[in-house]
Amino acid sequence: MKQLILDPINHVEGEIRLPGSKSISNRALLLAAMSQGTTTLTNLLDSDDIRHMLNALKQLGVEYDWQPELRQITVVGQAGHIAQAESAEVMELYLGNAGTAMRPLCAALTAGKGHFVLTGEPRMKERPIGHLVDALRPLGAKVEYLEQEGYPPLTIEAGKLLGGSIKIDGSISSQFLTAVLMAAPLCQDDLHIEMIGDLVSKPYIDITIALMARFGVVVENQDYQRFVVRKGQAYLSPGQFMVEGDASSASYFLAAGALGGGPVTVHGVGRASLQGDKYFADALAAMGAQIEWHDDKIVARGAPLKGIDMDMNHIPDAAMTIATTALFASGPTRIRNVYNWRVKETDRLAAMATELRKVGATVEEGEDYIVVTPVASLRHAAIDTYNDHRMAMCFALLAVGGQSVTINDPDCTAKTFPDYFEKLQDISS
Ligand SMILES: O=C(O)C1=C[C@@H](OP(=O)(O)O)[C@@H](O)[C@H](O)C1
Ligand SMILES: C=C(OP(=O)(O)O)C(=O)O
Repeated sequence: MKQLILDPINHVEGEIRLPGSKSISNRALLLAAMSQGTTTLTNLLDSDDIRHMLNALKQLGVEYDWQPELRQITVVGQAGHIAQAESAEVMELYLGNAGTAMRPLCAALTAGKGHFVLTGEPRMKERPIGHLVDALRPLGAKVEYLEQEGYPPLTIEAGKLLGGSIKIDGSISSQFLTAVLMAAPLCQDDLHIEMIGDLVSKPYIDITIALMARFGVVVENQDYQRFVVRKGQAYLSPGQFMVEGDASSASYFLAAGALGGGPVTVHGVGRASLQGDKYFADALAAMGAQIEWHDDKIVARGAPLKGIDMDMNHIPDAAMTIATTALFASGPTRIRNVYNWRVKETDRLAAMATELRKVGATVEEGEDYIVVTPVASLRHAAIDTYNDHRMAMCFALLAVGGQSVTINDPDCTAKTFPDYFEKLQDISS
């Protein structure tokens, strides 16, 4: 196994041009594929999760011209269904561990023609999808489980997608609602969606609705309890669309600015960003960091940090960055309401607790929360990353805080940020 040893970093300062947002890249690709007209996306993320979506679209017959060196793609829209298989053969789509490919494609492929199998990495087979399938079946969707009930791999036989009223459980992942919303224009009738349970990760629904609007489809949002998509709407290409920088990726550099002196400026995410993870900067400010907001950039500077107690359900990905930043704050930090950390790339509550303890922190792991109490002297450890890009990225912050650290399997950052460690090194001295 590859290991990366990070020596203590004295000072961090500089400018970071963020790679494109994963959430926006994969949504925009799928919407462009279902649109009427040709769409050029700029600043598209080039990472494993996006490659899985791109490969799936290619297999489905969607034409595009992808120029990775320019981060630009032109997608020829199919004006409706992306399930247009001519042959009776089953088409298998391998989606790695990309939730933003698996969930939206599962919904979109239920309408149209063809027979599909959706599968992925072993961990993908442990990530629940039952709430989405339960919501789709009353619409006439033919989806079956191939192995474990409620989990991928799945078979889908595309056909007609009715409309009407459905319920969807949003208490584990917002991606299920995102998937149904994006497929809604493929329904024959109005679609009324009622939420069961407390919808988690709400800002991701805002991204979905904003992106659908850019492609010409209006979603009525009644206080995140009910959503309506009226029939007769179809996706229309906006022509050009620029993917903003990834706000979750920004979190590591903002934290680095706070821990390593700064100033660190992240370009591509700011006040005007569509992504809820921009609010990570508020959490960091609550810890004492100096944060400066601009429309499309954020600047972080160091200051003595203190522990916080915060519900982080709205920023589940960036919240991991708070957990390691907390090692350098005075007093404990409590990250609350993050149960679904357990069903992401790994069980992130368990993984975080185990690895933080290795470096000497006192950690309380609850069912849906974690409390990190820093210690006066940390120690070197080899951090297991569990094939979770965010474990690798947030534990690198130990070096910024002045504690050397070894990151096991650093290449797992390829899921969303293949050159993360180079970028961190660029601003370190
Ligand atoms: O819709 C999205 O783009 C995402 C939603 C979130 O998942 P949950 O809704 O499962 O929390 C987030 O963790 C994931 O990285 C991306
Ligand atoms: C949870 C994540 O990914 P996914 O889109 O696969 O759910 C993540 O990137 O932290």
